[in-house]
Amino acid sequence: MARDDFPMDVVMGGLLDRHVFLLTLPSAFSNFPPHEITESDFTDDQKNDPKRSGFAFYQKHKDEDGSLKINVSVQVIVLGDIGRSPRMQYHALSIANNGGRVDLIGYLDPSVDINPEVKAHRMINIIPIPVFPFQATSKLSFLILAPLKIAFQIQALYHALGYRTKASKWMLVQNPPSIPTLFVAQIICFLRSTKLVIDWHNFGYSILALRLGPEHILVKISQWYEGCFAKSATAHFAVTNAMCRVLKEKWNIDALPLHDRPANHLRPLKEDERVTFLRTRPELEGQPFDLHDRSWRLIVSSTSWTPDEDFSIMLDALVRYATIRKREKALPRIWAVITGKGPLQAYYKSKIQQYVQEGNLNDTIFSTAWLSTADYARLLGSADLGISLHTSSSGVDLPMKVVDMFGTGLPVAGWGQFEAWPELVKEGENGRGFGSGEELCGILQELFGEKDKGRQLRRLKDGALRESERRWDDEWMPVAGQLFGFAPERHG
Ligand SMILES: Nc1nc2c(ncn2[C@@H]2O[C@H](COP(=O)(O)OP(=O)(O)O[C@H]3O[C@H](CO)[C@@H](O)[C@H](O)[C@@H]3O)[C@@H](O)[C@H]2O)c(=O)[nH]1
Repeated sequence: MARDDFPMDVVMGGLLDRHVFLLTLPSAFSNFPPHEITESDFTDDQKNDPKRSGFAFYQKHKDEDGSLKINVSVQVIVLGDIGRSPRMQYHALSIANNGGRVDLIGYLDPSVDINPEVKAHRMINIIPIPVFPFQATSKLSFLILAPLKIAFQIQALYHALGYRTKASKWMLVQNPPSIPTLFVAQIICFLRSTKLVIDWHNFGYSILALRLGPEHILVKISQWYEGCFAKSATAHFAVTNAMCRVLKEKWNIDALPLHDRPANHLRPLKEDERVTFLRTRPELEGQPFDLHDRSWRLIVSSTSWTPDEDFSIMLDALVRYATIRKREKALPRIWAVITGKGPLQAYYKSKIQQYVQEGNLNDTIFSTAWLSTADYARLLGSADLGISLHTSSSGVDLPMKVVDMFGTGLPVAGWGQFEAWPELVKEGENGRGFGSGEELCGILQELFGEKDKGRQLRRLKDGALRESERRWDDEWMPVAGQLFGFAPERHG
């Protein structure tokens, strides 16, 4: 954004000191004069990539005077890493693809790439916020650092939402984390006459309860805070019907269900695309695999390595499988890949290493990786079975990774002991649920073993392929698109 675009009080604030902004108020949103863009707002690179940059949309919908009126503007906020927040990136893309202006605000981890479509779009401004520099390592340090971190986040968010971005008509906030996001969002929306929409992925208090226990006083306060600051928002989306029900019961909030669906880059692969991709994987170098005959099986799990996913269950299942395979040689070898980045990664990597060294994972190839957006989609599309260890702290959220997997036509085995699981996975149709490592091992034997000649796996695959036809845009437009006021005829 050019310096001229900032309100005068910010320029003054910037001239004095970065923190003097607290003494001034951010400017409010107004429809007048209407915001518009012209051809000169696009760079040559953007014009050469018209579909992804939004230039094609501009050309199709511009007025006779060459300007395109922007009726919808949205601050999209996640107090987390943007690259690891696929749903908020999809929101941003859908708004931009329909002619809205987006400020996408969150953390930018340089080692995690953002969806290239998001980066290429002229109508999406990415606004990085600074990360609190200290990490809690124990319960005690968590309690000491938490207030400092919250104070740091309040000032960073307030600055980003109130001064580093223009006033928008709408603000779309991911919850959780709710502290301090909802508090700052409410203040900014009040000051800037912006309408607040909360996108409920889960509950902040239920995640805190994983760390402190459900009866902890801070968990109770957090629950009160979440309801208190959420209730007066203009609208709410929730990822499941079950979550909508809980929001209604708990806080009398009427939320619109907006189920996760895969974006277009997650799609089934053709056999030659699969083989071409697998040839690029270093783990397979020197392995006696014929990439065409599928006499071995590739299973994939993806994760943010958070405490709500217990990977020891998957390890337990694979150790059992490897032991059984010593007797039943007809069972295929397994190549297991876990993708993602996050706090518990180092812990589980050392556990995997230990199992390998002790000879408990005979013949299993185990790898962890962080892949580019395109390679992540290719890996899922190349696999035989996806694994989800998401346990759901609230019981009513769902794992996005399963949606990714279905997008590529990959059937899923997942931890299914929570209320919302059947909203996503139909038992025996597109996936299987388990409740222990032993059960997961049983599923692997059933699906990969000789007895059933692959019939069950093929049935699940067909179900997942049917599921892959349901896309994010189809879900988004009638719910969020309608709320934000996009005219269907302008769609596309
Ligand atoms: N590019 C890339 N992305 C990856 C990789 N590995 C994982 N991811 C991203 O990380 C996500 C999985 O992260 P989790 O934090 O484990 O997500 P989740 O439990 O499946 O779902 C969460 O987010 C949903 C909405 O965004 C929520 O609805 C849900 O409740 C939950 O909070 C995947 O969907 C994918 O986008 C990788 O190697 N490369």
